[in-house]
Amino acid sequence: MAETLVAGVDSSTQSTKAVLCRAGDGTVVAQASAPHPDGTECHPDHWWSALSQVRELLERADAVAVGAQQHGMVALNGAGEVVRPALLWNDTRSAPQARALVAGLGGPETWAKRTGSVPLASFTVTKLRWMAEHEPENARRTEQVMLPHDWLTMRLGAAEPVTDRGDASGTGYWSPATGAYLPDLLRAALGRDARTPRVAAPGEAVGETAWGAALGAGTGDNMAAALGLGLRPGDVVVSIGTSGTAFAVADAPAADPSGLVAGFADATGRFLPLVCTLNAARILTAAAALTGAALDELSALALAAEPGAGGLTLLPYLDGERTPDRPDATGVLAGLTTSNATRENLARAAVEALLCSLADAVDHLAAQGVRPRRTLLIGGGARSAAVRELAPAILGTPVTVPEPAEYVALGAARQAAWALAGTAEPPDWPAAPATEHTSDRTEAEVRERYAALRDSAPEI
Ligand SMILES: Nc1ncnc2c1ncn2[C@@H]1O[C@H](COP(=O)(O)OP(=O)(O)OP(=O)(O)O)[C@@H](O)[C@H]1O
Ligand SMILES: O=C(CO)[C@@H](O)[C@H](O)CO
Repeated sequence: MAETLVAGVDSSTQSTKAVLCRAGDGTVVAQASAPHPDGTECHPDHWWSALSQVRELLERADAVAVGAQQHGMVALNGAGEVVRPALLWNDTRSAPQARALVAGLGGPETWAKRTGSVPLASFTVTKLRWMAEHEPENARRTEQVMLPHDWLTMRLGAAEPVTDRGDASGTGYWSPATGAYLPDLLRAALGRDARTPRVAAPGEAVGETAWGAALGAGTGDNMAAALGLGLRPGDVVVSIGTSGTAFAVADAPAADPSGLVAGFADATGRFLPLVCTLNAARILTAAAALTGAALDELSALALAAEPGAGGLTLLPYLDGERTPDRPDATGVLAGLTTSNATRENLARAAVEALLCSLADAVDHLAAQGVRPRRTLLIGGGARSAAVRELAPAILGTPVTVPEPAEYVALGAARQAAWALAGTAEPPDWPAAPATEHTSDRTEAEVRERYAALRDSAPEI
């Protein structure tokens, strides 16, 4: 009898990645990827065409599930057609609408209590409000709103429009605490009612693909990564992708009125308090472009410099920033002199800045009661040797680096295996091999200098 195989998709910001795994233990037997266009808005057809490029792999699977970038606004008309390109999580144009929605509908405490989060420009609800104000004709034509993974799951063959708790928790019009939509918030944003996908139960099978595979419900990429890593309470994940995220699983919902921690749900019936930065792996890409180095060379340059980068400090808010909430910010390089102006110091300052911004994120989680017993480092940026080596000293904890893998796609594959098994809990897949990184020093001075620059440049 042929072995049972399951596939998981990560439709992320920069590309679609797919893995094909053995259903029994998650061993990866094949993987594929296809790029997405750059930008902060994207027509969903591009995601479908990237997914079609990995379809051969998917068609070998007995079950499939899709993890995807959170928050993207997919607006559909009455005929189910896309009304305009999706506004993505990293599009900051709706920052004024976020402020207006929070102020106009009860303030941060009320939003945190009702939705688990205080919405910033990333959240779907603020994008609906932007469309209502700037493109009233598109808002008028919108009859249904969904998220990237919902749309792809529907196109793959879901029996009806469906989402899951994890992704629903990033909309700003769903309550992780009660599990119910908040249609008054959607209406206040869009200016009219619109249909939303049914929220599937964790592990539910929601339909069948054209080739007869079972479809899992899918989820947001961070929730999928948590499932792919088999996160336990006490684990804090720091993910360095296009976004930087720090998150942990929790048994109770979070509601942080400061807005720094988003009180998301996870894909298993629990919760996923999360801090997200807009700038992460691309800080390194930008530094690589500035120094004329390839990414591996950038890492070597950074490791060749002294800690503290000779006094150079980078505030890495290159594309605006979400945590802290500075949508119009740009990057700042401080402390430059003729004697420290070297490629090595610039590379080091970039790696230190990336890690300082993520150390801030972990501190925000801790302020909400998340006590890390260990820190797991994943995402494309964790492939940098300099990041892995400097992380323990700047994060101030030992760091576990699971072997490089597509953990979002793996989590989606595990969700597919769960839907196929029909069990109460996801199948047990062994944890990935990992390396442990420690440091005998902490970079308190680097963090202090970074914090001083961060706090002295609030408007830049
Ligand atoms: N060796 C490396 N050193 C530094 N950065 C790297 C390396 N390899 C890949 N990256 C970076 O990792 C990023 C992609 O990471 P990843 O696949 O985790 O992101 P993503 O899934 O697109 O983002 P997100 O999950 O935030 O949507 C790219 O910006 C890429 O430049
Ligand atoms: O906006 C967030 C989390 O709130 C990003 O991590 C996206 O999911 C893109 O990966």
